[in-house]
Amino acid sequence: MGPKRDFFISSASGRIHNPPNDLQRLHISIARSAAQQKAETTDLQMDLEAAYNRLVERRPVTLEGEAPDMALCTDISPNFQRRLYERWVKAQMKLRKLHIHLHFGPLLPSEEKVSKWISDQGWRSNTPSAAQFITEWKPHGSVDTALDAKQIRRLTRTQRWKGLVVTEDGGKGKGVVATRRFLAGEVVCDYHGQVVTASEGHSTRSTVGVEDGIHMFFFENMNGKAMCIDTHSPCCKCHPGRQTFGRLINHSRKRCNLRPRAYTLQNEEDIIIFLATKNIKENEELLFVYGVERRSFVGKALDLLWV
Ligand SMILES: C[S@@+](CC[C@H](N)C(=O)[O-])C[C@H]1O[C@@H](n2cnc3c(N)ncnc32)[C@H](O)[C@@H]1O
Repeated sequence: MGPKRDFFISSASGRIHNPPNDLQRLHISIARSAAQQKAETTDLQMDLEAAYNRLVERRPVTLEGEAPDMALCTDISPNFQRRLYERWVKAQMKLRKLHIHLHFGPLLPSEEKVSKWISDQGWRSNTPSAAQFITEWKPHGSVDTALDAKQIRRLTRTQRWKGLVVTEDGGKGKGVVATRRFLAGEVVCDYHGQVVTASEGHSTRSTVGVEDGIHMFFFENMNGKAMCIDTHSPCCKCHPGRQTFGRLINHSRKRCNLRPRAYTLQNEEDIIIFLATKNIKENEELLFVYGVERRSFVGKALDLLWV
């Protein structure tokens, strides 16, 4: 009689198969040990999670709190003491970076300002690096939060937008160029001028020449009303002697890097804010699509022959 052969039945089909060979056995045992390992890792993670929860109950993660010492971490879990400490420190670092972000608002601050502000906080350890904060900086929160921010409101009043310069070239007249990098989503500047109704805007436009370019921004505000920002005068009444940036931004469909966004402030004032649609490098010209096809903007009704 030959050697007795094992067989097993596939539970799915009920068909009889040959017993597994050595290679198949090896696969089965690897699969089992992987499953076992996964279960052990999950248990471990649950233990770590529970231990961390106990730690933050005893030492909540706060901006000013001292990091837990090893004695406290060991008391909570001798197995995870280092991981508990590292996790706590990382959570506080995240909180501190968020705090810096909220303090400086929706515009990229300078490294010097961040560095000074950080040192004023008096944090003795686990201190964020200003250089790293600037490198990692990204616009934070929703566009509406950014547009509502005090800093943006102040800049729409003062017109002291940073990181921009007015240039002049023969073909398009004046334009605006970035003197620092802007990140996608960042507020770059506004289109500042006298806010009038669209019909007032059209009647003013019919009285001014177009030789120096058209400086009117027609749009629909958040209440659905047709409005216009009239910037036909090079300087506005509230900033005599100062060229504001928005009215000098040129058009490009292919190279556009900004999009205008109409926003109505709580005091019912309408503003147009330009947001970066991509990362903008230093020395890059700021451009947006004037929107010849869009009823919301100036182009359709006006003959922009150069578009
Ligand atoms: C809102 S202004 C922009 C600033 C203008 N370049 C200036 O010097 O005052 C719009 C005018 O700029 C000019 N312009 C803007 N984009 C242009 C482009 N891509 N090519 C040619 N002219 C352009 C047109 O004369 C247009 O009417």
